[in-house]
Amino acid sequence: MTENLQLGALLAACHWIGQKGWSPATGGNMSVREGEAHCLITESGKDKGSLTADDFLLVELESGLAPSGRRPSAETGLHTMLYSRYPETGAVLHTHSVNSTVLSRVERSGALVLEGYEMQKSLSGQTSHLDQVVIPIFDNSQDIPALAQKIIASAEHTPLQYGFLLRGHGLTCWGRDVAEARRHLEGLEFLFQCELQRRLLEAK
Ligand SMILES: CSC[C@@H](O)[C@@H](O)C(=O)COP(=O)(O)O
Ligand SMILES: [Zn+2]
Repeated sequence: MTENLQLGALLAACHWIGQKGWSPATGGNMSVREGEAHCLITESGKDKGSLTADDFLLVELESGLAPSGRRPSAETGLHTMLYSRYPETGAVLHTHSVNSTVLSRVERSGALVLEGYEMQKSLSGQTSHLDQVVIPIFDNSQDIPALAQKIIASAEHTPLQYGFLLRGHGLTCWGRDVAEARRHLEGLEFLFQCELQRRLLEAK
């Protein structure tokens, strides 16, 4: 296998995520596409803020298994679903920030609607604060294949863009490459913090 040129950028992103406090304990998982049929994903149970290249496992998109026999992330099925269904997806970042964990519980509906923020333009294709950015929220589940099916079904009527939230759990976001996924993560986290603070201040 030739070296994946995105792996260095992904490692740097993981260290940055760790410093931000968005993957406490062993929370979070990160991956990068490896051709049409594979991805490189974090091994389960690692501290994502101090990973090395050896902590990434090659996984088949179809089976979700690592030929090495090592155990990939418990949430591998969500990453493989995104790579398989959306060929333009090049990198996926899943984090457990306090803001994404809390906001996904405070918002009881099936989606967080962001509008009125200039920083919406940090998300590819967004050109105005007047537009709405819809981030779907799914109830958390330990049954990852069932959760992946629910997300696929929901995407039929609400197209997936940038990311989705798992209630009380965290954010999964992506991009065409690591740089774009990282920008989406930083932009969404900023917007989540604004939205949480706005709701707190405006609560009667
Ligand atoms: C701190 S445990 C959290 C896990 O259950 C899971 O949600 C997670 O993000 C990390 O799991 P992992 O198997 O290391 O990828
Ligand atoms: Zn998680």
